[in-house]
Amino acid sequence: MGKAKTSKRGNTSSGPYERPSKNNSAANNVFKFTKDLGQHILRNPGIAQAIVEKAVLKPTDVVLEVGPGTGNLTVQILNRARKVIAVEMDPRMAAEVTKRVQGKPEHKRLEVVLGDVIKQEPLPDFDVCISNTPYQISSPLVFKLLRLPTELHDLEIPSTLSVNAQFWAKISHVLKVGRANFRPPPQVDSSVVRIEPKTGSERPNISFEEGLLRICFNRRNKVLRSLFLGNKEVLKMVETNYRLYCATNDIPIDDGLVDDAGEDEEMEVDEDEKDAVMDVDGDDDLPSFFGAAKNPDEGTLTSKRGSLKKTRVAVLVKEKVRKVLEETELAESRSAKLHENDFLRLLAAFNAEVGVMELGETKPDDNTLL
Ligand SMILES: C[S@@+](CC[C@H](N)C(=O)[O-])C[C@H]1O[C@@H](n2cnc3c(N)ncnc32)[C@H](O)[C@@H]1O
Repeated sequence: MGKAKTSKRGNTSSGPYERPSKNNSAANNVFKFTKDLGQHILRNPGIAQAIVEKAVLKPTDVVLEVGPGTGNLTVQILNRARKVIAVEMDPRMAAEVTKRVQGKPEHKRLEVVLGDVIKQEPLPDFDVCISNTPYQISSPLVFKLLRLPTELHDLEIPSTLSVNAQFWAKISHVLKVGRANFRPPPQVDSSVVRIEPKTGSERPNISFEEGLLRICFNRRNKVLRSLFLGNKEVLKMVETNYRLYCATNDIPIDDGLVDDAGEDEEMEVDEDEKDAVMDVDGDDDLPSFFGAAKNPDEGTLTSKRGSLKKTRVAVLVKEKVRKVLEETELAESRSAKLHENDFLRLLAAFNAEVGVMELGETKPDDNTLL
């Protein structure tokens, strides 16, 4: 990947690392941005230009732009592509981007679709997708796009996502964009990445909606033993899946309560596992693992006066999880260091032991996955 040019001190031309201009666009100052919609406007025209240049568009390309906002990327794309279809959820932004090209020849080549891109079924036909994607929809958007047979998607997304997406796509880092280039500035810097869907035999024949990776990357620097065995929520969800698996496959289940004598959770949990238990408390960002519905009434791990009571199924499930981690020899590995083949092995082992894959189906409009 070629290195982007840096602008020299005092040079007023718009290079990619030019300091953001305060009066870059009147449109950027007209209304209050909505945090819930991830409205962080790219205010540096040099960066907008660099992103679009890196997409190496053909003059014949139809570009899908997700969340055009006030149109800072849109106008650059229109300079290089045949047509832009921009899907925008905020009517104020849709009006703003439309206004930006009004009375200009590009007007005819811009189609603004008002609505939630995740709910657009089907998506309009396009060659390339370019998006300064709000964090809230980056996962569902990427996986929605990866279901399509399109050749190339260019997306700006948080870089952690690329770890999940790399199962189904080749991901390359294009550009780092510091938070100061956005208005209002987000809490973290961003990365522009190119996502090219894998095709044919390169593409693994597994569902990408199951939540295994999300468990692993909930705490990417923790060992898997801690993430799976030290996290009651995870165990509970694996158990829910296992129960569903048994029910749908006519496997009898022994639900008797047992004292966990000889299996004192706190004694058994090591430092990593304890950390994970503490991490989980009050964490409302828990993934919907394996696509299973969370049902608090279904909990089988109960704590009374410090002593734990479990059902036999809960104990069995914990043993199964332990077996998976031991057999794959991944118990002491950290997600951040694993290769994608390791995740596939882990997935296969879980599938064989607790039947998660059959139960990994999810609703198409579920935004919370991965
Ligand atoms: C980070 S801003 C990017 C704006 C512009 N592209 C830029 O780079 O300056 C994200 C935009 O996506 C829009 N948006 C948020 N959620 C959306 C959704 N589900 N579907 C379509 N647009 C959405 C927001 O209203 C906002 O305009």
